[in-house]
Amino acid sequence: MLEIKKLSVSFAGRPVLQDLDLTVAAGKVHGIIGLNGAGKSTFFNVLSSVVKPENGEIIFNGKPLKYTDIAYLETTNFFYPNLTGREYLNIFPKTNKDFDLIAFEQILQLQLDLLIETYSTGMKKKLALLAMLQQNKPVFVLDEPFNGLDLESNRTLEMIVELLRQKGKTVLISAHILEPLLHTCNQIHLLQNGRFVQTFGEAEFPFIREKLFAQLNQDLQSQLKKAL
Ligand SMILES: Nc1ncnc2c1ncn2[C@@H]1O[C@H](COP(=O)(O)OP(=O)(O)OP(=O)(O)O)[C@@H](O)[C@H]1O
Repeated sequence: MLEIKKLSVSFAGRPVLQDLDLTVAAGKVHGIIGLNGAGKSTFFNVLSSVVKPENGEIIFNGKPLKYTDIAYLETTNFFYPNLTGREYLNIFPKTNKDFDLIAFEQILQLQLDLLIETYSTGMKKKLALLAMLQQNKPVFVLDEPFNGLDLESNRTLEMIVELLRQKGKTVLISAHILEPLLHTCNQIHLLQNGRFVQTFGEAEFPFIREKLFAQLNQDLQSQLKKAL
């Protein structure tokens, strides 16, 4: 069980997360959705100890969550200049004994001996993903992992997430498009006004679009009609 209790974060006095609570099952895949600026990355940054919250606690399987429990794929990764993909991977511990880099080089079509500065956005994303997968962690946090990936890599990532779940990992993923979340998640949680306001289980996935957009569609259509 991953329990997040009364989590609050502000930037320059402006609250972003406010007394946020979320309890989710370990060993499952959880989608996090919310509008731009809702606080998804901030929430992930707190889980990964990149941002310190003003208040709150995070308990994983009965103990405070440690940053070493988490493998974190950030929205935008930092890469040192003049490194090849392989040199970048060597920075990270290889604690996942099952991880087969040669197989992944082929699967993801990644040329690890080229300088990272020659990589496309999607190639950089794949490289950061490999750095994460080579580590044996109980919790995987993926912030917009599908951004920048081609259709085939999107499908590959969906399959990777499913395999992580089968290995008993707890996975949290954010995305701006629902489709990949519907394929990978056991639950989807909606972040709004600094809190989680709604959770959708798999049985509700076929209706999630209608539920999320019912009000928005009406408001937006009338606004757009006036504006265009
Ligand atoms: N380091 C920071 N300093 C100041 N404000 C910040 C900082 N990080 C985030 N914010 C603000 O916190 C709010 C939430 O940002 P966050 O990036 O967490 O949202 P998000 O839901 O991930 O957005 P998006 O969907 O656009 O990626 C935004 O208003 C953002 O401007």
